[in-house]
Amino acid sequence: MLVLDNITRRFGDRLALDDVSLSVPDGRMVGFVGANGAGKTTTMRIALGVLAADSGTVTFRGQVPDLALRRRFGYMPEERGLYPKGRLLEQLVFLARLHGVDRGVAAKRGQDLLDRLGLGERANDKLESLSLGNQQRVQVAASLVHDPELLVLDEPFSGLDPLAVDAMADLLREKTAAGVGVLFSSHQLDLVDRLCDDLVILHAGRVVAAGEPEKLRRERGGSRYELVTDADLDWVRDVAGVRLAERREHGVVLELLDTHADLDQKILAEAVRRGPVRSFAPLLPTLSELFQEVSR
Ligand SMILES: Nc1ncnc2c1ncn2[C@@H]1O[C@H](COP(=O)(O)OP(=O)(O)OP(=O)(O)O)[C@@H](O)[C@H]1O
Repeated sequence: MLVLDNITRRFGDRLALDDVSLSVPDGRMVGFVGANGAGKTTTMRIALGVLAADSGTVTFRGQVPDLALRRRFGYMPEERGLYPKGRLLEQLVFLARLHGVDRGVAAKRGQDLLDRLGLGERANDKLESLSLGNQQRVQVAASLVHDPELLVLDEPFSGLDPLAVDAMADLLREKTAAGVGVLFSSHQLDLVDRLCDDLVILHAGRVVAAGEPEKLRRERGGSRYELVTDADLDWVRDVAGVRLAERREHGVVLELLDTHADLDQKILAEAVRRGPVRSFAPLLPTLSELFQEVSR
């Protein structure tokens, strides 16, 4: 597990990270979201030891990472790292060799990764001759070629088409299944929602929500219910402690201002008394709604 504890970092007067704590357990995919400038890249750089924190600690499996340990991490930096004029496979082999991988193994792994990402036939082409999305695939391959035990990926999905997203997601899922922890940042909230096991939301340098997305939704969304019925619903306006948030074609969205005392059960009973109820369930916020709520 990678653990960041109480990390603080300033750039001049600007407090970029304010007491950030988060963890990336082995085998878990952790989505890292936050508005532009929230501090995601800074956090990732500190996690990788590319940038120093002003205070706080980083540990991986209980150890403060030294150079040898960091070589077992895979990092896809925001500024990307490959040479535009370098050939795909050569660069992958070079990077794997830097991490101490034997040449034969490096060549095989590099070719396998390119094959997986649909670029096997372009192994000897220069990076700059590829489309931006394909270059992005190679950048991800570069972070994987030394078979790392932890992956930190700064926006690995940006600019990828849906098929490439799926190929990349499958690859990362294989890694987590093999016990690798993955921390990835993204602005594509639907994608994060689909892929991550855990979520960390950063806002202005602070962690404002963290945990399993479903759990975070439940914690924050307990007071809205959707009631679907063909029966008349005018009566809901008169129920104390309830606000009519929205009328829908076959029902209403209600906000329970008073969440104790079985108010939901009382509403359900009354609705059933007036006609058949097709559904009555808490309405959980989408990740996008959750994000907006905690990022104010
Ligand atoms: N080297 C630096 N010098 C000065 N300020 C910096 C530096 N790096 C980051 N910052 C500032 O720290 C804050 C956090 O930036 P960071 O790049 O970590 O955000 P981010 O969440 O990755 O944003 P984005 O989604 O736009 O990539 C910003 O206000 C940024 O301007």
